[in-house]
Amino acid sequence: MTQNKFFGSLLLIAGTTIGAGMLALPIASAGLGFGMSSMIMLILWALMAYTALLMVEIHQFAPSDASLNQLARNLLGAKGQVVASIALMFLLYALCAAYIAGGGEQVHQKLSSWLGLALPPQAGAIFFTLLVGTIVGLGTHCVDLINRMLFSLKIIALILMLALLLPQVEGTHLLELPLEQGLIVSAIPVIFTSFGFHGSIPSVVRYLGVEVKSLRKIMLLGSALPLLIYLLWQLGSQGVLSQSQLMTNQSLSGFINQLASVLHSQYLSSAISVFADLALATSFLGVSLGLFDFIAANLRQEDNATGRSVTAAITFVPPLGFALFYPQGFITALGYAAIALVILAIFLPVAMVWVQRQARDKAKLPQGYRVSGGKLGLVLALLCGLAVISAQLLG
Ligand SMILES: N[C@@H](Cc1ccccc1)C(=O)O
Repeated sequence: MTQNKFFGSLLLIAGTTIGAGMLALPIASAGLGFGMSSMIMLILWALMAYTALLMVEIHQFAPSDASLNQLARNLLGAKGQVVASIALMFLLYALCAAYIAGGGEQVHQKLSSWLGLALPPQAGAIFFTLLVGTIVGLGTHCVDLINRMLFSLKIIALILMLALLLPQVEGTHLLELPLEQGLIVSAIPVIFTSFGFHGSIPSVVRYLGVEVKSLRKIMLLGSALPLLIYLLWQLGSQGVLSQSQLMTNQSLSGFINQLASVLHSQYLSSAISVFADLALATSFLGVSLGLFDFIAANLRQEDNATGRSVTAAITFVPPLGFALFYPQGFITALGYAAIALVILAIFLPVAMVWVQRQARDKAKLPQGYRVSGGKLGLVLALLCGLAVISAQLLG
């Protein structure tokens, strides 16, 4: 394996993780204070890194091109495969709904100010969906090309934004304590979703081959890099705005405008806005392409103009419908995505590892790589997953 492939896989994991969910972090954790929100982020990162390692443990005994569906079928049977498919579809739909709502807000604001017209908020969502829908409809090659370009720009905007934001941090804001305990519960699902990337693990295994040692390193480093960037982003945004200022916003554009208004730099405000647009665009392109391919494969649509149009309609109309009814549904949809993500990234890996370990022990086959923590670790992960789902349903 070359250094290059290792680095590419690392970027693939970190790049999937760092998406539009990052924008939601300061809004969702408003009122918690920097200390408390950092603690929750650390715990949820550890949970996600642990289950990513479980996936490596599962992949080590499968062909390198195994998909999540195939693994679930082999270890859990047809029922496991159905659960995996439904959870994946729900996750992708919920994420698309969030990205259209968030992107719609941003596009609406820009269109209104450029044209000098008072457009309805729904216009932004429709415009954003048509744009991305056309690119995805044209094919993977087109998405790949545009995504690569936007992704590089996103990294530049991210570095610029953090470099300009961090010197403006005021220590006093960072020491604020949680305003209300109840806020912790509602923050958990959105923070959890922002650490999600598990759909990309099979692609990395296919790319690298079953190289357990490198895969372990990639899972740990690839998820730790987003943790570091999220901590810096929270440090910047929570160190510039007070908890009560943050609490007044539940919408993405409201938060970005407020951040811009207290900062004394036009460059910084532009960097934040450009980063937000790019994060929304790259996340939406990646996730909607995944959903498009999933639907095309499952409905056996033909790969011609009619087939692709039908697939595009099934992909984009439901999440657009959500965004039209809830133009400010960015945070809400990310919270619901957490439910499906718990199933995909916690319940399924735990169940598959459980079955695989028992079967190998019974047949006296070599253990291979086993994630430390034993049964206790698996049970703890399961309980954390239940806690995230309960937080979303009760919060
Ligand atoms: N972490 C991604 C969301 C995501 C979850 C699960 C899988 C893929 C992507 C974001 O912040 O936008």
